[in-house]
Amino acid sequence: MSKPGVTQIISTRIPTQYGEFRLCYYNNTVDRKEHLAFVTGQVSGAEDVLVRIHSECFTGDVLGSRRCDCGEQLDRSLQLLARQGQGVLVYLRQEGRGIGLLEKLRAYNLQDQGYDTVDANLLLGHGADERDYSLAARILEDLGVQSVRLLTNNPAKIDALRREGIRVSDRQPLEVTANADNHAYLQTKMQRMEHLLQLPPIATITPARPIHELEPTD
Ligand SMILES: Nc1nc2c(ncn2[C@@H]2O[C@H](COP(=O)(O)OP(=O)(O)OP(=O)(O)O)[C@@H](O)[C@H]2O)c(=O)[nH]1
Ligand SMILES: [Zn+2]
Repeated sequence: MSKPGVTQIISTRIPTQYGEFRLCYYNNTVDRKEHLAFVTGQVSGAEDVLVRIHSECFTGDVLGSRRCDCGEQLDRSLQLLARQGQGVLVYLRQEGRGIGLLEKLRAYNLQDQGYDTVDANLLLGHGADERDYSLAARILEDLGVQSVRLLTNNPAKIDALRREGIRVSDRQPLEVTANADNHAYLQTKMQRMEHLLQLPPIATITPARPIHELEPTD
């Protein structure tokens, strides 16, 4: 079987609160999804480029859901890349660890019945994690990145990229804030998915107060 291929269709300037990025839109030979690279600084030919491979999470990235750490990780990554003045965020459309939004929402309902994030996926007939990083690797190659410092807490992601021929020179942790809504989710990632996280005990976390209970500011 031939290697999956990607073609950059367009690159456009996107100023953000952290600095200026270029959004690169890719077509590929595997699926019809809009995989993207968000690039700052000069990365072509560069070694040890700070890279975040982010998997789409509509609920976390767009709605700011506190069930997971995705929104915070996305924000923090952009901040770190901009501060570095050089880096790439590859945005892969692998919603719900590859099972899609509809199935992820079903998995959330199972989690509300007491199943953890892994068992919920299995109960729905999916793998615990169905993601594939071959297109991310091809995008990094297309951008001319020579080696990467990967922003992740997930060692499986490093292994997957290395199997795709990407030189990962280092891992940079992406610290997240534990809250009452994501604590069990983060704990499962540590215990069942080998994520490298440090979690405070649940007893030390104060539950968030609903916004309507907060004091008015004026
Ligand atoms: N199936 C499923 N997917 C989820 C759930 N919560 C978040 N996701 C998806 O998980 C993906 C993010 O992956 P994570 O496992 O949180 O983290 P990671 O990308 O492997 O690791 P990091 O690089 O450390 O962030 C996104 O595609 C989310 O949509 C869940 O409960 N069930
Ligand atoms: Zn998420």
